[in-house]
Amino acid sequence: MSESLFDQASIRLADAIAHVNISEDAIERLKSPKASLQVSIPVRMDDGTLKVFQGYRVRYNDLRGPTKGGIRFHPNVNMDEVQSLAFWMTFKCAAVNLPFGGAKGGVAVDPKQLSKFELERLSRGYIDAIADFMGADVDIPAPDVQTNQTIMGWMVDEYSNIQRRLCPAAITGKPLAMGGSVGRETATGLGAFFVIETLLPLLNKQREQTTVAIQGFGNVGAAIADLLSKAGYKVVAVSDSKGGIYTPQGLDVPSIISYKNSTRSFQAVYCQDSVCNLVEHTKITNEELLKLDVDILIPAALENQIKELNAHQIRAKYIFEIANGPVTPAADRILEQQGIMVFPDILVNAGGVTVSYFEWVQNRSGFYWTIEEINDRLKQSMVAETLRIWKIAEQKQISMRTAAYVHALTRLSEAIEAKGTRAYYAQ
Ligand SMILES: NC(=O)C1=CN([C@@H]2O[C@H](COP(=O)(O)OP(=O)(O)OC[C@H]3O[C@@H](n4cnc5c(N)ncnc54)[C@H](OP(=O)(O)O)[C@@H]3O)[C@@H](O)[C@H]2O)C=CC1
Ligand SMILES: O=C(O)CCC(=O)C(=O)O
Repeated sequence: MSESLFDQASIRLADAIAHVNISEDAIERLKSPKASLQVSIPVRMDDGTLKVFQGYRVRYNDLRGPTKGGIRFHPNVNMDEVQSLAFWMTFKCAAVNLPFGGAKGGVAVDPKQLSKFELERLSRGYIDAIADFMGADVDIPAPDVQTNQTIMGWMVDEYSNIQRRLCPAAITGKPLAMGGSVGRETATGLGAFFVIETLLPLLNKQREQTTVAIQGFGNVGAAIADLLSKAGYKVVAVSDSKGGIYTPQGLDVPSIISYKNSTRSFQAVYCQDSVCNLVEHTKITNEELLKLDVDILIPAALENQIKELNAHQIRAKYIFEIANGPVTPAADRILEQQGIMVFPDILVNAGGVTVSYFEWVQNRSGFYWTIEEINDRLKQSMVAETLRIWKIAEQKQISMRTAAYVHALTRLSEAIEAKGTRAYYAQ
């Protein structure tokens, strides 16, 4: 039988346990989710027919605070994926010391096939179905793959309607006009940028001599491409779900972003006239992008992109995981043997949930921060936690991934021990 995504996620926990002094009780508590919900969401389509979509929400662990994590709209969403993503959120929030546990949600749907009204009805229907499972002190959703500010706006409005009061802190990643935070849309990319910038000198690299390939050109892929190219890194390849482009001289990232935004077509990163005229480039597939000889490879799309099958073909020196779970445990071992360092998702992409935390704090206090305050606090946190994890990796002579899990596990274990087991047993 093939390994599930959750089996793979659990291997990371097992790897870290060997390096932490943690009780058997705590380990047992972390092996399974607190609660999982599967819902059917009936949606009236524009043509009058009724379609029922499957939705999911998993609250993995709330020992450090209310559970937190995004909502994904994608045809491949299923319980195994959502549970794994909720597991990763638990460790991510602990790794960067947020007072949150981990959760994730999703709907099995291709949102590109829905009209705007259908999408709104589905988004509201999802919240209606999970309303008893969430709340500002219970579980706080946010955007993830193929969801965005607009969708979070519909969702928080629906939740507030159900509760008969305004509940801005129940969902983050909202539009500014509904209590959203400045800086949330770019926070995941900016957080990853701070991680890369912190590590670059430790890796003896300089920006101008550092080539980068990025898989995925959505919210976070486009943001990190923009930040890195503006800072002087050479972004040589980008891609979306249909393929990508490559040029060894470096791509003109702002032009690609503006073309893509204006056409709303992912063809934008292909050889369309306005892009081709700016720089000569080669069309490549996503598989080819992963195998490019670059300094930094950034998977910023979906999980399971680098696996046993293609790991030995990776030529990048460093992999910074912005996507959740893009490298499998089997691939990790091959990459390590090849001397390729992997900087893990639970650290690299934690900027998004960090600014979501800032949004939640602002909603609860009713006092709103400036972009400078948001970005300064984000930087402080990302730099400090990156250096702590680097130190653990050096001291224990372990990979950055295992070090990040050790760091998170230590904090989770403290919370578990502080609370006691509260186990229901007869003696
Ligand atoms: N949004 C956030 O704040 C956070 C996101 N993440 C993670 O980052 C990753 C990307 O999320 P986000 O940018 O928000 O999602 P988006 O939906 O905004 O973008 C996803 C991008 O990935 C592309 N893509 C989809 N499938 C493939 C594929 N098979 N090969 C290559 N590219 C593909 C999409 O292409 P196309 O445009 O053609 O659809 C799109 O460009 C996910 O793993 C997510 O969990 C992590 C932390 C926070
Ligand atoms: O902003 C959030 O709360 C969650 C972001 C998220 O889903 C993630 O980090 O994977």
